[in-house]
Amino acid sequence: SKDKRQAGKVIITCAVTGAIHTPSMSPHLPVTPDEIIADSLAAAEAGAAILHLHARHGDGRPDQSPEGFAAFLPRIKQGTDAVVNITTGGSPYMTVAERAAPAARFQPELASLNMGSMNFGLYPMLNRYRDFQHDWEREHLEGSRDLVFRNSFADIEYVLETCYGNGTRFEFECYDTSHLYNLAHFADRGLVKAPFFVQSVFGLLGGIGGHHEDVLHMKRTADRLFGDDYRWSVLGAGANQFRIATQAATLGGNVRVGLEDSLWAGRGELAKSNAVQVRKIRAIVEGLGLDIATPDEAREILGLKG
Ligand SMILES: C[C@H](N)CC(=O)CC(=O)O
Ligand SMILES: [Zn+2]
Repeated sequence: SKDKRQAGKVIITCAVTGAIHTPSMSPHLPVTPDEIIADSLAAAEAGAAILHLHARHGDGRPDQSPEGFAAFLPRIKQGTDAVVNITTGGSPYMTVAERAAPAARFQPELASLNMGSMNFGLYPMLNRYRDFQHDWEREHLEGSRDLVFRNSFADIEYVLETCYGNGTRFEFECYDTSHLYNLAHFADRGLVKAPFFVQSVFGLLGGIGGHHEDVLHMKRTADRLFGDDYRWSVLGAGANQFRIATQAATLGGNVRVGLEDSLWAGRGELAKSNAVQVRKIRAIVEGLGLDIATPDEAREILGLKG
């Protein structure tokens, strides 16, 4: 249908810093409010219609306090009309009440919502990174061996109840097909309204892999469950990022990049900024003869409150 993808418009989301990577992994990972603001505005300038935001403490530890977000949100909103998307995933080590607080406070157009519980395997990164500036970084990775990213049906309901009344819509993070079925369950109960912005996550240990058959499997399942009622987007973790984004763009999908999901600009080359990744995926998308969506076109496509 026409608004399903306005004339081939591709929505680029940029996930600026996240809560997975740590400062010792890349000097380019934004940590301070000024760094998060500068990288967000440059990413928007480069073509990102949506900015997916997390906050961090000075030493890089994930910070899910509303104050942590208040330190950069106003200046980002002053500097760009890009859609602000506030995480309710926070860090997998946090409670759902902690995780939902910033979105409840700032009532953004968009907030992430993780659609199922899962193992969240970060510890294999210990094979690559040995020296850390801060002790919490090693604990953050090692602790993931016994970490369950909890998103029970009650947790999901809690975030829905906390945010829906504010006109906030969701980036439904689906790390596996079961998460698509969980979303269908909430749709059947009328607790979520179409169009559903489905952000399918590939290549994160504990979720579905990053093989091109996995991408097709998630798309086929979403097509069957939601038909025209969803807007598909993908993110590939780490080295999968650009290959999976390119595959999805050829299949009519939208794309997410950013240092939250991958620190790389290419094989063995650290991305010097989020804008580097936005420019790279934009060139690929436009190279495919597709246009990127402006923030207002993204609002239209996703049915956001604006
Ligand atoms: C794999 C990504 N870290 C998924 C994510 O962005 C979760 C969230 O913030 O709610
Ligand atoms: Zn996130």
